[in-house]
Amino acid sequence: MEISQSWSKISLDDRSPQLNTPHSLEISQGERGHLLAVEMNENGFKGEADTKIQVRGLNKVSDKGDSILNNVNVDIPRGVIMGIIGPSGSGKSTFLRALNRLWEPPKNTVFMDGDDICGVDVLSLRRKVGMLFQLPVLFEGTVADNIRYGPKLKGKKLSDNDVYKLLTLADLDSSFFNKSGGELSVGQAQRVALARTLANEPEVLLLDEPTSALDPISTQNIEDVMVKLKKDQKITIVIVSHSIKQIQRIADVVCLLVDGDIVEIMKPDQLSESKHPMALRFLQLSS
Ligand SMILES: Nc1ncnc2c1ncn2[C@@H]1O[C@H](COP(=O)(O)OP(=O)(O)OP(=O)(O)O)[C@@H](O)[C@H]1O
Repeated sequence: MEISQSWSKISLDDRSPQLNTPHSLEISQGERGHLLAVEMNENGFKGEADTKIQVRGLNKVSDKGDSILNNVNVDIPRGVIMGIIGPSGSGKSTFLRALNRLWEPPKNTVFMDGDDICGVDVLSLRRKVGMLFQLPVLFEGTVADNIRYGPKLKGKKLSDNDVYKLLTLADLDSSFFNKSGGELSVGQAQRVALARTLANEPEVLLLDEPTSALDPISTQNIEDVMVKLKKDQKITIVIVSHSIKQIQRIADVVCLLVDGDIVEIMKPDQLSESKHPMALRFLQLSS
């Protein structure tokens, strides 16, 4: 396997160990036209980031024949937060949902750790690739029942201590253990939904506007948890957000989707340098 170094090739064996922890990300066009996130360490050494999810030639056409996703090619690096932004209707949710087969992508278009996700049992895929939506939906029963749900399906009973640990991971204290969904604010319910997802020990989290229904403090809680999960658990996170500011606060790399096309992938602090006219218009309208 080869990675690029200043666009010449070096072998993976030459990789500095520090490269496993990206210090910064750069974006480049790969040989087959796909966009690559490239790591750079403090010595300026470049290499293609370790990829968690590869998307190759992903198309989606509506029942009426309209193109929703148009030959999407992107590498999602392992252990980073990738933000997906774009105008309403540009295909962000559709893209996100393909990654855990909430719709069935064509074979050989979405790969996780190099394997076609269509060849993986769909329930085990969804355990590895958890998803949170704009509005959390909790099951009947207590918060603890909700958190225990996923492992129970696999025949594993989480101890009280396991549940407390998951509550802590989602920034909830132990007083929530026996509460029912109806007693929670939307922000608290979103964190319970997160704890329930984390109980499945996911490797990837897909977040579809997870804070758009939340107040600023709940939003900050969720953002803090995301950054902590990336740092401590090395979880790869893909977040769709309408908030450019949110993406700039938490994402390592941002992907701009316009009319089903990925038109830019860049570091969030480079967004204002985008050359794409639609991108600039979108950015102006969003700020
Ligand atoms: N199952 C479907 N059948 C037909 N059209 C669909 C389907 N799912 C999505 N679409 C259409 O595809 C386009 C992209 O939708 P999608 O929800 O992915 O966009 P989005 O960028 O997430 O939008 P928003 O920011 O408003 O949530 C829209 O025009 C939508 O109407």
